[in-house]
Amino acid sequence: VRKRTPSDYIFGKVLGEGSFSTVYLAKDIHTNKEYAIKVLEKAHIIREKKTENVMREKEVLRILGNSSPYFVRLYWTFQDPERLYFVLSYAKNGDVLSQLEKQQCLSIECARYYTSELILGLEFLHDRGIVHRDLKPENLLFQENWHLLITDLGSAKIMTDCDNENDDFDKRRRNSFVGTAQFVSPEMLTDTSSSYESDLWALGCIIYQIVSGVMPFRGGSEYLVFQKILKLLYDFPEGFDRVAKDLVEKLLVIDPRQRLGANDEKRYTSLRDHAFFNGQNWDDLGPPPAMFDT
Ligand SMILES: NC(=O)Nc1ccc2c(c1)=C(Cc1cc(-c3cccc(C(=O)NCCN4CCCCC4)c3)c[nH]1)C(=O)N=2
Repeated sequence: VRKRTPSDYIFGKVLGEGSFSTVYLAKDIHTNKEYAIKVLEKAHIIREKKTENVMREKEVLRILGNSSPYFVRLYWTFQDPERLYFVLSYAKNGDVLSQLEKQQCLSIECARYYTSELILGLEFLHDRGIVHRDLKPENLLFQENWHLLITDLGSAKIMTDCDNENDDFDKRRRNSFVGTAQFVSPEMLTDTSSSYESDLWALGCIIYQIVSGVMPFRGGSEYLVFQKILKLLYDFPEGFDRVAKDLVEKLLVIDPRQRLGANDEKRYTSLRDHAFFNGQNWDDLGPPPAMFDT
C-alpha cells in the first residue's frame, strides 16, 4: 500500500490541542472517511525531549491494534520534513469533559455505564502490561454510537519485569512528572513510581467528577492540588450518591496496594463486585443509556 501523505486528506477543525500535538478532524479524499489526525512538530518534540513518549505512544497503539473496542485505533502514520502524523479514530461526540461542561454531571445510570466501559478498557490495557498514566475526562471520548473510547497513550508506560521491583535512583531520575495535576496519584508525586494502581486512583477521581461535575482535588495552583492529594484532602458534595461514594473512597487510597482492585487475582473482580455495579451484566453492558432527556 502506498504510504499516505497529508495531501490524501482534507484537514478540518481542530478537535483538541495538547502541549506537543494538535488533533484535527480530517477526511480521506479517496474514501470520504473521517479520521482524527494527531500532528506533532518534530522540532518541538526534540527540543522538549519527548521523542521517547512519541515512540511509546506509537508502540502502545500498535500493541492495542484494533483488538479492543475501548481504545482509539491507529490506522496509519506518516511524516513530512517538519511534522509527524498519526491517523486515529474519530469520535464524533467529543470528550467527556466537554459533556460535563455542557450538562454539569452525568446521570447515575450514565456514570455507572461509562465507569463500566472504562473498567473493561483498563482490564484490557493492564492485562497487556500497559499503564495509561493520564486518564481524565478529556481523554475519554464518545463515539457516534455513544460508546466510550479511551485516547492519548502519550504518557503510557509498558511495564517490564524490572518495573515491578523497588524504585532505584536511575528510575527516579528518569521518571519526570507524568500526567495531569488533578488526577495524578500520590505515589507518582512522592517517589515518581507509577503502576497499574495509578490508573485506579485516576478512576476514582473520574467517577467523583462524572457524578458530581467537579474534581475531588482542586486548588489555585498545581502545588496546592498536590498538597491536597498527598494529604487526601477532599470531601463529597451534599447529595453525592452514597454507593458511588463508597466506591470512590475505596479507590482514593494513599497506599496503592490498598486500592480496590490492586490485589485482584483476575482484574478487576473486586471492582465488578462493588454494589455500584449491582445488576450489571459485564459480558454485555447493553446500549449506552440516553445522554439527554429526549
Ligand atoms: N491527545 C489525543 O490523542 N487526542 C485525541 C486522539 C484521537 C481523537 C481525539 C483526540 C478526538 C477528539 C474529539 C473532539 C471532538 C469534538 C470537538 C469539539 C466539538 C465536537 C462536537 O460538538 N461534536 C458534535 C457532536 N455533539 C457532541 C455533544 C452533544 C451534541 C453533539 C466534537 C470530537 N472528537 C477524536 O475524535 N479522536
